[in-house]
Amino acid sequence: MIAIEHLSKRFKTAAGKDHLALSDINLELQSGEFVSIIGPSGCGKSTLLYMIGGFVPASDGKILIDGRPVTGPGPDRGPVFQEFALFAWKTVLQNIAYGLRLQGKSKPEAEERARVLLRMVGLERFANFYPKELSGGMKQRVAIARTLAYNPEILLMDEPFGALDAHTRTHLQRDLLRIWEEHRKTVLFVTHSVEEAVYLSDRVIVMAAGPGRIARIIPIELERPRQRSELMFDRRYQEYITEIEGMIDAFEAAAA
Ligand SMILES: Nc1ncnc2c1ncn2[C@@H]1O[C@H](COP(=O)(O)OP(=O)(O)OP(=O)(O)O)[C@@H](O)[C@H]1O
Repeated sequence: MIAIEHLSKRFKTAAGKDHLALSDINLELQSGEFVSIIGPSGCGKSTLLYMIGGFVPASDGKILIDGRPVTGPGPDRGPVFQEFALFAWKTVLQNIAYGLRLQGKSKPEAEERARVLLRMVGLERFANFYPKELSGGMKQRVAIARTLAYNPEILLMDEPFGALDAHTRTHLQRDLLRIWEEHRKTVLFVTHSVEEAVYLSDRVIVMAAGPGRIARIIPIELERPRQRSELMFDRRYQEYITEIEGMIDAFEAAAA
């Protein structure tokens, strides 16, 4: 569904020099796959996600979605980025309905769909709340619901749970898996947490820096549905974590 071929990205630094942020990225994602990207800071994880989103142009190579080159953002790709910029002056329901109204849905239609999404993320009681009345985890749920509302095929998630406390994070991971299992979106998920990547993913992409590149792709062959509490006692789960942590440490040491 997503094919990335010989993709690279150069930025100009403040000093006017060329900085190769991503070098020769090649990757294929199947429809409905859950893939995480992990790697040291600065290896280009966010840049890769923004490029797939169509927000950042490629320097070389191409990204194809169902065979069509990405030339800009589109409704087939739903971004869920860290800074969950909700409209402060709109209620939760209005925040979710907003994009649907822009797409030409009538107000009752948009609100009905927004209510379905609110139920999906467990926030139906908060429809009339304003963002400032919500916790960080609740805001992130609204951000996810807002993106799901227009039904993109692909979810691009850049450390969506990075700012949350451990307890809320565990809840959101579980909810995201439940939603993914029901709707089978293709998910590309950037994280700094190896445990999170292994728990959620079909494959984990380990990137290295200097220049940013794909170092390893690791299929996670743990049965689904997965229960975090059971995985804790699963030897293979622990082995995946140890293996990936070891790789990241080695890449960081090599880059230092
Ligand atoms: N707009 C930009 N202009 C110049 N350089 C940039 C720009 N965006 C990213 N970079 C550089 O590209 C490299 C990759 O950045 P990116 O944010 O994609 O890394 P990352 O792996 O997501 O990092 P982190 O884990 O810290 O979020 C970094 O060296 C960064 O400084």
